[in-house]
Amino acid sequence: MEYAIKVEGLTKRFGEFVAVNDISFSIPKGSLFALLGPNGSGKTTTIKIICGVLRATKGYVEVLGNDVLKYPEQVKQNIGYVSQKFSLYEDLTIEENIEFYGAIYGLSRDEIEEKKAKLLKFFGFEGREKSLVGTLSGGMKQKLAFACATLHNPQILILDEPTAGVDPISRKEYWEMIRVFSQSGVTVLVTTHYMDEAERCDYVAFMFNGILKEVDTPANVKTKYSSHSIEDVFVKVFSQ
Ligand SMILES: Nc1ncnc2c1ncn2[C@@H]1O[C@H](COP(=O)(O)OP(=O)(O)OP(=O)(O)O)[C@@H](O)[C@H]1O
Repeated sequence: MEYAIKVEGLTKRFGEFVAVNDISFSIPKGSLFALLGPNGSGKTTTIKIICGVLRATKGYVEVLGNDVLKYPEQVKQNIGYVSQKFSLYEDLTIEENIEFYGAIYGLSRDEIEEKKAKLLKFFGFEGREKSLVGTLSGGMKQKLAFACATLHNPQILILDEPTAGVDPISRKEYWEMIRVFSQSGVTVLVTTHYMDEAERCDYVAFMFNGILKEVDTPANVKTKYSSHSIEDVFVKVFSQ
């Protein structure tokens, strides 16, 4: 099996505190992988190290065959990362935000125009191009952040709690978009506290206090914990 992301013996300490404690897992190319766990379990820290924006204390991370420590720029070019604090410019319009991020990713004027037209259509922003981002709903902002993170055609998408605080309809639409990217061969790593979302993924990983407790397909973890839902597995894993 080919892997998009390999994490081996990853540890991250902040002073004496161990946020990520010797974790290992691999994400097959083209799969949809959910990283689950209570607040503070180390998910965002792990993601930041994979994206090359935070340095590990110990361990090895490989993204599409590149060691993150040695080749951070190649890694960043291949990842679309929507962090919990993805910065959209509230006093710019939807299309100005897309143009801004297109320029940041080094796209030419023509490439930006072509990509912008596609993204506005795909993410349902047609007719709203000139709306100021500050006037958008939370769900629309999340979609725009998603759109901006795909401008450079990354092979990997990393979405950190993309649907937190978003209404059920926008959440459903957001997941339909994730599906489209996933089905086109993009590898997706997502964190979420919504267990129905985890249920849709190819793999689920459970993290607690910096330790990786389980990684498997939803079907296999449900069998292992004699559960009918990932929500039930979650409760069992974290009450052990
Ligand atoms: N820069 C930092 N300095 C010190 N401690 C940190 C730092 N960043 C994260 N931590 C701590 O590391 C732990 C893991 O945090 P992290 O953000 O990775 O958790 P998480 O699983 O993503 O949580 P959430 O679901 O709330 O986003 C937390 O206890 C957090 O306070």
